[in-house]
Amino acid sequence: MKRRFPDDRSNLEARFAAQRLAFGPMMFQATRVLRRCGALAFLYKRELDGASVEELAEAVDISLYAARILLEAGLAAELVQLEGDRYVITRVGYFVLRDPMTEVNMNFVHDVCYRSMFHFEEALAEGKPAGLREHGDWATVYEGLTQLPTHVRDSWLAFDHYYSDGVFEGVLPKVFASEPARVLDVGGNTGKFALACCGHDPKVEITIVDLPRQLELAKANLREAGVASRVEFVAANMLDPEVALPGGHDVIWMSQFLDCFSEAEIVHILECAARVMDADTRLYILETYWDRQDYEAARYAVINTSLYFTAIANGNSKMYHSERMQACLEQAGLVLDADLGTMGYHTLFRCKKAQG
Ligand SMILES: C[S@@+](CC[C@H](N)C(=O)[O-])C[C@H]1O[C@@H](n2cnc3c(N)ncnc32)[C@H](O)[C@@H]1O
Repeated sequence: MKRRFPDDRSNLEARFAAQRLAFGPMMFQATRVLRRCGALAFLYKRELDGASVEELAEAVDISLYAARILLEAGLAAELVQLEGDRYVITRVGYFVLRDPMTEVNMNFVHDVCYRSMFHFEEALAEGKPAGLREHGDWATVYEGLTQLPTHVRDSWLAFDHYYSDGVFEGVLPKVFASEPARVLDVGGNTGKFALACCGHDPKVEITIVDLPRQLELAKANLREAGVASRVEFVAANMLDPEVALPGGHDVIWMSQFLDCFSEAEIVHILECAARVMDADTRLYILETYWDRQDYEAARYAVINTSLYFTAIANGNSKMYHSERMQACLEQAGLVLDADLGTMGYHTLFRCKKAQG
């Protein structure tokens, strides 16, 4: 009997798709170098006229051999097309050259993930970020963030911020609709959200909770912005079984934070939040759920981010399906008060304490 599959590709198409995966890391490096050496930028300038191998080699100052290797790899990767003897940049090539999401993702994959992914299988088997040893001797990437070489940290931060930067502006009116006097930002990172809150509301006071080293970075940034007097800094490891969050806040904010943890750890952190919440406190959770993406490219990026969590970040966390987060909320004695919808890559949940 003929074997049946849910997709409707032909065998030829499926075999080609499989080869793209088999050679994926090689194509990645060739693509990166094509961008980095200026070849894509040069071809973009030439528009439909394109360039011969010789012209490109001269323009970006590489050998003829290197130009041939790169351009032929570009053909295979569909970054360029061959028109007669001239190579012309394609729309995909243009996106590799100019699309900010692609740039952020490529730099992150190269600087943070590439070598570490060699240890992916071990990480899955052990539930530990086995690939992190390529960067340093830490239990999780968060402990090492401030010690990463500058270019690696820059790529990490650019990746982290790319997916959250634009969204703060859109969520602030929703979070501030109830006019909170005090906001607790758990996992406040470099203090970006705290800074946005201070700009949005001239009176609001913020408390940032994060790991001690990370907090130093936030402190420096907020001092520089002149708002440090409105911000309290609390160093805490949220994985410590005895940890307690500071009380007295109207709003608790967790943005791209819970995806740093396993489901059991998420429940523990949410229970900590529940302990300092009363009936009026609202917990806002901003996350990139893989089931809540509008575009295939976004879903692809979000799912790939999970692999980074496995191999490098901490070995046990991921980008979740939104229903898994709701299950964690319920286990922690919280309920979804309002699903405030999806903005870009992010979904905003407003949560409250369960009654009774
Ligand atoms: C992915 S960043 C999110 C930053 C920020 N909230 C945003 O939306 O861009 C995760 C933050 O959680 C912090 N973090 C990770 N593990 C932690 C832990 N065990 N206790 C406290 N903070 C932790 C990290 O230091 C980092 O600042």
